[in-house]
Amino acid sequence: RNPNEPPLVFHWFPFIGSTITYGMDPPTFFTENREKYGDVFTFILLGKKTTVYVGPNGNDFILNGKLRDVSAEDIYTVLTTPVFGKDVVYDCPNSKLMEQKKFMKIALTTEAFRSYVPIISHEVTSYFKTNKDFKGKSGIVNISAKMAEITIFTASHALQGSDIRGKFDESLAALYHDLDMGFSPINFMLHWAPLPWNRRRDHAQRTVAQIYMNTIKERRAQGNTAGLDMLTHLMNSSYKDGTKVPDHEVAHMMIALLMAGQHSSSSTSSWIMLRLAQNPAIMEELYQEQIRALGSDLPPLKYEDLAKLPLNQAIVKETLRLHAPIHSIMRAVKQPMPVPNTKYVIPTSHVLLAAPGVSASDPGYFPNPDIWDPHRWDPSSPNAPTINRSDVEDEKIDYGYGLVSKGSASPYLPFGAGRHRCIGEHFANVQLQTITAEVVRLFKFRNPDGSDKLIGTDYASLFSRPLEPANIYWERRQ
Ligand code: HEM
Ligand SMILES: N#Cc1ccc(COc2ccc(/C=C/c3ccc(C(F)(F)[C@](O)(Cn4cnnn4)c4ccc(F)cc4F)nc3)cc2)cc1
Repeated sequence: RNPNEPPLVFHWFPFIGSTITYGMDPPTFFTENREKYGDVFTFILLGKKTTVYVGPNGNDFILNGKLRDVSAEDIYTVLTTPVFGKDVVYDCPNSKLMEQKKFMKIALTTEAFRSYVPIISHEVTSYFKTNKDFKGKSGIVNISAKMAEITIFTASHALQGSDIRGKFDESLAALYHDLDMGFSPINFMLHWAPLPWNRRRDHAQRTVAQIYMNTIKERRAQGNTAGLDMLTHLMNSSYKDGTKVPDHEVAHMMIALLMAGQHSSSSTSSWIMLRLAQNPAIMEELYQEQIRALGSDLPPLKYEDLAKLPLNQAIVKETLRLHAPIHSIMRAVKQPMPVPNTKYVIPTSHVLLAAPGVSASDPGYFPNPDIWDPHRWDPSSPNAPTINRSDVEDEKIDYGYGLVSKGSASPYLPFGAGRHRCIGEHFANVQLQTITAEVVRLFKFRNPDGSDKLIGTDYASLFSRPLEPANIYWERRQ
């Protein structure tokens, strides 16, 4: 064994290596191998040497890696470019991605969120009034399928604009599904394969991009009177070298944002609903919290109300702690990388894998880590996270789209850290908190068998999500 490389996880077959044990349950795979080999170890993922480095030091090493050392686009582009389209996100130099993130972030303002809350509320309440699976006083429903619809309606209407939302009722929904089929980890490896779903993906990408470009032309013809949505902002943005963002890049960024928001939010909102069904008492507390904070007549939700509902906010935070949709963050190694305080030098033949979720379940930081306890985020809670690693204050750096935390002080990074950190965190929180608050007003949930069981996780897709069908019993509040 090469003493300058991390220990290699034992495996029986070349190429397959540890792919199956990792792919079936990544968090267990990380925790078990961390006990055997420590924070840094290498495993074979479909023939590729993949070096995992967990814990805050690992998150720092990988997520704050220098541009000359690590590359996200080298790994992700085969997966994302056929789905999003060319010249955006991972199909361009990182400096261009940083500008694109600046454009996206500028549109995600508090003022925009103020207008989004009533839009999201209305989409949720009208969904539950009209959807065929919510007729009558009570019933059982596969909540994942429902949350996927609610998130696409809320995100497309708020983030993308009401004209795009309107298109989701007819053409876009089916096209979105074909686009989505291309968004699978199999395509990490088989992106080149003329698989049937890859042809449908390519047709859908071209068609959806065209729908966005037609919408851009319509809006220009109307003299750009549209609201505060992302499309308007991107259409009127220019790169720092003075060139206007071409229409096809605007369309492709919109697809990227749609895919990002949809998968992460539909997975997280499904987990929220399943956790509320598992913990009906918490759902009652949320209802009482709203009555106490907003009055028993429960007036229409406003953006400012969200800050008055700390338990409602903690629901999203605690759900993301145990159910982060992105369990593995990957980077290509561009030049040999010495691992500080070890004799390891990671060669360019390896792929780096950061798993921030490992420290989010570490009893050293979160007492009783496997218990879903939103109250642990109350300042006085006995289960409060011992995060205040005051030895490392929360350093921030600006990569061209505003100050972001290096995250080296935090064991809780569901939105990543450093150069590639998420720019959708605040939108996601507004969307998820508003959906949760509205659902709490309408229903009481519990497990169909009244137990406190929780369904397992499906790690086979790109974003971890509940196994299906994930049924819950719902009952309308009178
Ligand atoms: C619960 C919701 C979400 C979670 C947990 C989440 C998580 C993440 C994570 C972990 C990353 C870092 C990826 C990496 O380092 O390779 C990321 C990046 C990103 N996310 Fe999100 N995200 C969420 C919602 C959103 C939404 C709603 C949007 C858009 C409106 C969005 C857009 C992006 C973008 C543009 C990046 C930057 C990628 C890069 O710089 O390479 N995300 N997100
Ligand atoms: N046998 C077997 C077998 C083997 C292995 C496995 C499982 O192995 C793995 C390994 C790695 C991964 C990585 C997830 C991953 C990475 C990048 C992206 C992304 F780029 F797409 C995203 O970050 C997504 N995003 C950001 N914010 N919200 N969404 C994004 C960025 C910007 C953007 F504009 C739009 C975006 F949407 N998405 C997901 C998932 C599964 C299963 C089975």
